[in-house]
Amino acid sequence: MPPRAEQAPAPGTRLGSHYDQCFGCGPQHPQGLRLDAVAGEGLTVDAEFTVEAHHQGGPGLAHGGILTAAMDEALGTLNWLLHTPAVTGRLETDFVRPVPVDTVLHIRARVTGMHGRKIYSAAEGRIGGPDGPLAIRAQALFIQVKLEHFTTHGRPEDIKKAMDDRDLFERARAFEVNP
Ligand SMILES: CCCCCCCC(=O)SCCNC(=O)CCNC(=O)[C@H](O)C(C)(C)COP(=O)(O)OP(=O)(O)OC[C@H]1O[C@@H](n2cnc3c(N)ncnc32)[C@H](O)[C@@H]1OP(=O)(O)O
Repeated sequence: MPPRAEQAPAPGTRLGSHYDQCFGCGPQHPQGLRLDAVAGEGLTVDAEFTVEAHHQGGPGLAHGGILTAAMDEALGTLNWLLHTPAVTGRLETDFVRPVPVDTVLHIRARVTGMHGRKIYSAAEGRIGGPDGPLAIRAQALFIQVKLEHFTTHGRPEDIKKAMDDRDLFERARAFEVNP
């Protein structure tokens, strides 16, 4: 197990959005998930995602891919506890029970191990409360990358816009760990 980074936000700290256009957590994204995550004890994060009508797959039910995206985002916030940029290399999900529209999915994510650049993590999503019935389980492998991963591969105008926006640095966690 890796240590909790010295610079990691203290337990109870609301992590906020790292990028306002992020589909997972960005407040400016019109159809995004607006995931709200809070640093937990050790290498854990608690997050909430409210399923809205535009997240439907079947009538009145969350789309499985949307739920997977919420798990991906929650697992990604663990990067702040390790204080290292990392991207999803592999993500496996088990859908245990359907999640209706208007439901809050309570996600608890944790780091389970590290080997070289590989960060292993897992998460559970529950409905009806943080200790409610299990709806989705996920296991992930994140791979540590350098910040150049983003600046090399991202669409240039978006990278430039993000890097030129000093305000983004101040109000968001952009480039503190992951852009
Ligand atoms: C809060 C922050 C927001 C985060 C939330 C959202 C997170 C995301 O969705 S990120 C976006 C989706 N992910 C991506 O776009 C990543 C795309 N993939 C890549 O860029 C590359 O494949 C990348 C960086 C993951 C790995 O490439 P590279 O740096 O060349 O690593 P590479 O040397 O091949 O592999 C490193 C190790 O990881 C292992 N590995 C890499 N990919 C995988 C995989 N898919 N499955 C299993 N093992 C893998 C390799 O076997 C190797 O292991 P070892 O060190 O034991 O030999």
